[in-house]
Amino acid sequence: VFKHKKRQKNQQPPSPPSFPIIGNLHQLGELPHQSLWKLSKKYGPVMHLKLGRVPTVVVSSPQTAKQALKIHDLHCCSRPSLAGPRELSYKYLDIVFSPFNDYWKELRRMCMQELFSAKRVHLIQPIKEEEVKKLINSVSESASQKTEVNLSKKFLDLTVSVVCKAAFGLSFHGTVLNNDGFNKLIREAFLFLGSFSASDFFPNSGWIIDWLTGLQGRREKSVSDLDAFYEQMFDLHKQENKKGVEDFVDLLLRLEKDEAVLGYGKLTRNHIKAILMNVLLGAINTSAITMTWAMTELIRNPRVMKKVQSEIRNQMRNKSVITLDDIDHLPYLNMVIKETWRLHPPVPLLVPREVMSEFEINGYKIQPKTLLYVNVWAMGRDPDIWKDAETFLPERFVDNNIDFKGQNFELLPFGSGRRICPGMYMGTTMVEFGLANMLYQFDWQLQEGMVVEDIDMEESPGLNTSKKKDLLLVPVKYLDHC
Ligand code: HEM
Repeated sequence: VFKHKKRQKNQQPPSPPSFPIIGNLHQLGELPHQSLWKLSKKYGPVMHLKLGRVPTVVVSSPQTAKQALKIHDLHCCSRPSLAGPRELSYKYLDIVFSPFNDYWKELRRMCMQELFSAKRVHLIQPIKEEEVKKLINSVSESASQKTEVNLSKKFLDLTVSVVCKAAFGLSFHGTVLNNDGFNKLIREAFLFLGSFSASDFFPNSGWIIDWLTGLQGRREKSVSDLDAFYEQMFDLHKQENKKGVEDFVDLLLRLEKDEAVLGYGKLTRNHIKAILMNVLLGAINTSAITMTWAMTELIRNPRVMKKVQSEIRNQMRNKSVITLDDIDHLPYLNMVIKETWRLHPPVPLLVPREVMSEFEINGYKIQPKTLLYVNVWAMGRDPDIWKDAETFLPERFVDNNIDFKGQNFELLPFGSGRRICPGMYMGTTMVEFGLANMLYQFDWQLQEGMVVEDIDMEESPGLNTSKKKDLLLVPVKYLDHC
């Protein structure tokens, strides 16, 4: 028995059968988190795969996620070198894709202090209020005409406007780029962050495939378009005699003048561009996706919709403006958001990590240079963890302290450990504020002739799990009939 145990300890985790050269790449499918979930049911919560030439481990249970992200965090908190991120981050000058090193520690510390702090979230609250007011006005128009609203698009426009005003001090209506041009720029960049590039999995020869398929050319264009955009933003900041709240570009340009800001080096324009990329790509989609899935689940569950609206309306007592303070008194809304993140975590496999030194999970040895994915999407749907796992039931959070802040490993929408999302507070307040206003101001109905069963729940492929088909709902103004 001892001999058997010892042999097991030295084993690598179980693996699905693979092909020569491509390994298990063919098993990822269009939605890798879903394919990997199915494989984990057969091969267990620690699986070993070969993605091309790259050894990969996928963990899919709270207990194995805790071992990776908490107990052995220091062994596996680096990032792999991937082609799309490398170019978009000016060779890893950003926070998301930088390997674990002193530079990353300094940059993250500086950004936590200056960019992602609670103080900054409060400073940008007036921007959120102004943009939400515009959203309410535009939805009110549709309500008076009894026409449907594309909520997927409205939520995206809202987060784009808030993030752009906070980051650049302007929205794009009538300026360098219109909203559509800007959205296209972001969409392309996202595609390259999420796309599987041959050079990532076949380090010696993959670049030829990327070049032949045109991926390399498109990636270069996306990088140079974004670069030109940042340059335009810097020029605008030089020209304008701006008043009001300091935006992120003002702040970073101010820090650029401070020799000692990074401890051992000066912040350059490329550093600033890489940080802006993180803000744009980290903040916009994640919050919009959450609000869209929350409204989708609420329209499918009228009891929950009614209950959360009553909570908000009782708290507001006909006051017109929801404040951040009101949000703190909406526990059921908070549960609705947790339940949305359980079923629809916006980053389903977290951002991939790279193992730096050998460690063990469940007695299996994980080797340096292994790519590590944590399937938080699978954990949210595991019937061994959640009763009636497929049912949207915010009440499951009433009698427990499960939160999403990285300490409860069954619910990890923001990850955990050293790499946990630093924009958690900013993202959460955006989602709470946007949803609370839409639920306070309007009742919501399906389009004429539609029933709940007609609502499409498919996800679209990519780094984020957005809803594939846009959510179209008909608003009815609430305050008109009270
Ligand atoms: C609903 C909103 C959001 C969600 C669900 C989300 C989710 C995540 C996840 C899952 C990670 C990877 C964690 C890991 O590797 O373990 C991450 C990292 C990151 N996020 Fe967010 N995020 C959100 C909002 C934001 C916002 C608003 C910002 C910035 C303004 C932001 C900036 C970042 C950055 C810089 C990282 C990289 C951290 C590092 O590698 O050290 N995120 N986020």
